[in-house]
Amino acid sequence: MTGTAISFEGVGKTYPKAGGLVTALEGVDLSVPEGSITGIIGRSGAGKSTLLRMVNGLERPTEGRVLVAGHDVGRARGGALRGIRRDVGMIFQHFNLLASRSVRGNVALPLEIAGLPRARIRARVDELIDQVGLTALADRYPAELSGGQKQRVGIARALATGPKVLLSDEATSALDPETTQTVLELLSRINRDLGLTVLLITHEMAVLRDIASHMAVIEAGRIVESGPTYGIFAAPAHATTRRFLSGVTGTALPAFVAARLQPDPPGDPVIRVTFAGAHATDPMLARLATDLGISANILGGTIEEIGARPFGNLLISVPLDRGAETRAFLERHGLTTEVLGHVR
Ligand SMILES: Nc1ncnc2c1ncn2[C@@H]1O[C@H](COP(=O)(O)OP(=O)(O)OP(=O)(O)O)[C@@H](O)[C@H]1O
Repeated sequence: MTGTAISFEGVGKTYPKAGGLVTALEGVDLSVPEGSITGIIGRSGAGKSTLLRMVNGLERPTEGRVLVAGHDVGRARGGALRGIRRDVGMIFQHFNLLASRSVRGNVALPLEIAGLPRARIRARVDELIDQVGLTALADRYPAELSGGQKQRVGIARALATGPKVLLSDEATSALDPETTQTVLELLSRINRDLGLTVLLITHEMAVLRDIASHMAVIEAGRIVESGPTYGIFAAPAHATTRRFLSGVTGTALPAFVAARLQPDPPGDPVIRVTFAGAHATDPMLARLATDLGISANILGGTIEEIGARPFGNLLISVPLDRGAETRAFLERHGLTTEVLGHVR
């Protein structure tokens, strides 16, 4: 990664509403590194679509500016705006394919609009369809395709003009988990092979875990946390990020523990231990037992991979009088700990 593909600088957006204004975005500063897969996560209405649509000029900021490869999108008009749009492809949750056109016809559309000669369109379309693995289905119509196949057509169409940036608006939200994986793998491959920057919006942390090198969390129109995905998963700073994470990283307490959790002693402390970086695979619980003679109860946990690096979360409880010692020992060995409460 060498530079910045997209930057949002003090971006604000208000929409007129009966009797006033609704603020969709406020003070957004965010850099999307060139060649990254950057994901923006937020709840419904947080402002994700508004932010994404500013990158190809479908929305204009009411404050600040959005730069794509150094060009101010909000100020671009006519030919300059068309140029930016050729550099920015987009895929959609509901695919947005033309039902009356075959796979080939859908992929050809942006090239026809760009005025390419017929023979060149034909060759380019074949190449794109091959790239997304749909050669055998090139003459089918959208109604004859599965959701995953439709999204592949959407991806081929978005790549037609050779963009530098691909925007993804909840591209896997309408797909089942297995199909989601195959589409995410395709996006990763395109990012790698073509060096394309991908900016995606999602409400699922699992999507970020699986493919995003960088991420940002948006809430009520503001970015509350951003940075490399691994670092945020390992040490989320904002409560909203933690809430999103609890569903995917085994940080959610099992119901039987949550129901008994008290904020204060006398119960035993429930400790969340996060294993990341160099220490992710260290056998620390075994060492806790052998070195300090403390046996921890395991209440839950997961170990997974984020950006090909191991990452784990373990929920344990230890006797009340050994809590501080346990945390100090684990932290000394490079793990992060947090007391979630106490259980009897
Ligand atoms: N064209 C518009 N006119 C008026 N208000 C709008 C418009 N588009 C979005 N908004 C408002 O701006 C806020 C942010 O909406 P936005 O669609 O960007 O959020 P989102 O995070 O993408 O949500 P979702 O996941 O539901 O699509 C919301 O309060 C929404 O109602």
